[in-house]
Order: sequence, then structure tokens, then C-alpha cells
Amino acid sequence: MSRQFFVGGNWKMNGSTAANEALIETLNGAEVPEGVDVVVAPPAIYLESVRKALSPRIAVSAQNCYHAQSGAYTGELAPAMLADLGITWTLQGHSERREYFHESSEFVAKKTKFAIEHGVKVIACIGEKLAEREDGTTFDVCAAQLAPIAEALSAEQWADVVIAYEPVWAIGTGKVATPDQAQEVHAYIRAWLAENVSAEVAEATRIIYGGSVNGKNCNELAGQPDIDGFLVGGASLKPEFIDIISARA
Ligand SMILES: O=C(CO)COP(=O)(O)O
Repeated sequence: MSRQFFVGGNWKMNGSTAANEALIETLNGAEVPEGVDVVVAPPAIYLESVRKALSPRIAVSAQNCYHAQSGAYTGELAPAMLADLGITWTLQGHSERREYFHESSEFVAKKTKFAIEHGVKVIACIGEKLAEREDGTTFDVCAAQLAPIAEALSAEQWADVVIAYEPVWAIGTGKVATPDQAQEVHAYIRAWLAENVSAEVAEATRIIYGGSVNGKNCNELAGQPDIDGFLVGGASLKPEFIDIISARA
């Protein structure tokens, strides 16, 4: 079974009306190769304007949303609000949210399930810190982050999940994981899914890599058998994002 290549651009807390317009012009002028899913995740305040201006060939993602339909949750967004605006994806569990906003893996799993149940697909982010890699606990950390998600979701709901493996030491550092390092963890995650969810889900689920991906290193990474795409930070704000979209072409 071949998994459709998936490239996400996480804009994080970057952008302005003018900067977004320039980036959207670049994206709209680019050719998105057939058989590639492209998704961009602007800050919440720009979701609607980006969705309106961007080619329908590119999907738009939130960077986070909460596990309630509506109500007294100041500062939060409901998945139904995203769906209402044509925002079809959300990130969950990005390492910056785990670190700065103390999101636990259980909370991430709860929000992941709720988003899927309300029509929003999820890019679920996992990955180890430098000290954890150095301690040799990378696999354990990834498994512990995945376990609550696997507990929460039905087999069918995995069709609406992409897993982003983003080693924290590679994010924004320019220290990209080598293709072998990334492949090793992606293969582990797939084997973990086979053992803890099902062989079918393991085979079908896209596992994308994030952490200092750029126009130069993307091709070799994309050639690895278990790397099904990328979640791009810094380079998603630049024209080289177009090169990354075509890494498999
Ligand atoms: O965190 C990331 C994407 O979610 C990766 O960020 P960089 O590509 O800037 O390293």
C-alpha cells in the first residue's frame, strides 16, 4: 500500500497580514504535485483570511484546539468552529505546547479524539528531547506519547491522523536528524502501531518528520521507506517550502 506524501507548514507564532499575503501568493503560484497533501497552519487569528485567499488545493490547519463544543473556555477554539471555516486539520501536542503550556500526552489524546469526532483531522506530534536521546530512551518516550492516543481512538479514527515525529533537539536548531536516525524512529513508530493498534493502521498511517527540514535536506529524508512527508517550521515561511512539497516528485 502506498501512503500519500504529506507536507505540513507550521507557521507557529509568525506572520502578519502583509507577510501572509506574500506567502500565499507564492503558494498559489506553485504547482502542487498530484498525490501530495499540502497543509499550512497559520496562527489562529489568520486562519479565516488564509483559508479565503489560499488555493483550495492546499488545506489549512489550526495549531491547536480544545476538547469542548463551546462554553466557558477563555482563549480556546472548538473544532466545530474550525470546521465551520473550512479548516480541516489541527496540530496537537507540538513540543512547544508540551513544553511551554504543559500539555500532557493524556490531554493531547483527549483533544485529538474530540477534534476527529467533530470533523477535524489531526497532525499528532511526538518526539524526544536531547537528554532523552542521549539516555537512549527515544523509543520509550515516543511510545509513552503515543499510548494515550492509541487508547483513545478507534481503529477507524486513525484514518484521520497523521503522526509527526519531531525530535525536539532538531526543531529550529538547524540540526536535522540524519535520514538513518529519522528512519529508525519512524520504523519503530510503525512497528509500535502494528503491535498496539493493528497491522492495517500501521501500514496506512502517514508518519512525517519535522525538525530543521529545508529545501536541501528534504530529498534524502523523503527517500526513506517510513518517512511519508514533513512538518516544516522555519522553511514553511519561505519560498523553499515549494521545493519541500516536491521532495518526492
Ligand atoms: O517544529 C517544527 C514544525 O512543527 C519544525 O520547526 P523547524 O522546521 O523550524 O525546525
